[in-house]
Amino acid sequence: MVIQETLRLYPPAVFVVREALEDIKFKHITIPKGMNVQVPISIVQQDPELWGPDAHLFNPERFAGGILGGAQAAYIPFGVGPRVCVGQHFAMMELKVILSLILLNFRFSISPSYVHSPGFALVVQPANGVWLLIERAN
Ligand code: HEM
Repeated sequence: MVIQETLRLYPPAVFVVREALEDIKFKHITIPKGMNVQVPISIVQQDPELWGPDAHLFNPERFAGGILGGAQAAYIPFGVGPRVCVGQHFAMMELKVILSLILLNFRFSISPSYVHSPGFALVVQPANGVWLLIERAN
């Protein structure tokens, strides 16, 4: 739940990109064949209409019912459809292993010098780094 909520608020990939293979009419918008459509993952995953008024808050409990208990199609950190990330299950396993090892061996907290500033580059990354205070757990 903590990993899912982190991937919701800070999805590493900025966009899911698709090319229109034919002219498409979507509500009042016409998308011509050949146009690239970029779906901004962060924005979809923080839309209060889809996620509720606390959309901007870190609340892992929103995934208590699993991913499908959340806002379903609006949760796309690994993309969606036939070209969804092929590494998603591997990535989730890596994240669980790494997080477990860190939590087993260290206690950590945010340093007073940390400034929260997610930056949009090729991937979403902390613009000022992540400053932590780390102690050995035993
Ligand atoms: C937290 C880690 C990761 C995130 C957030 C992530 C996210 C994404 C996203 C958003 C896409 C585009 C999906 C779409 O267009 O619908 C993608 C595609 C892809 N990812 Fe990942 N990914 C991660 C880790 C990995 C890992 C560990 C691997 C390989 C071991 C991997 C391999 C790929 C490949 C090959 C594609 C292209 C799939 C295709 O076009 O058919 N990813 N990923």
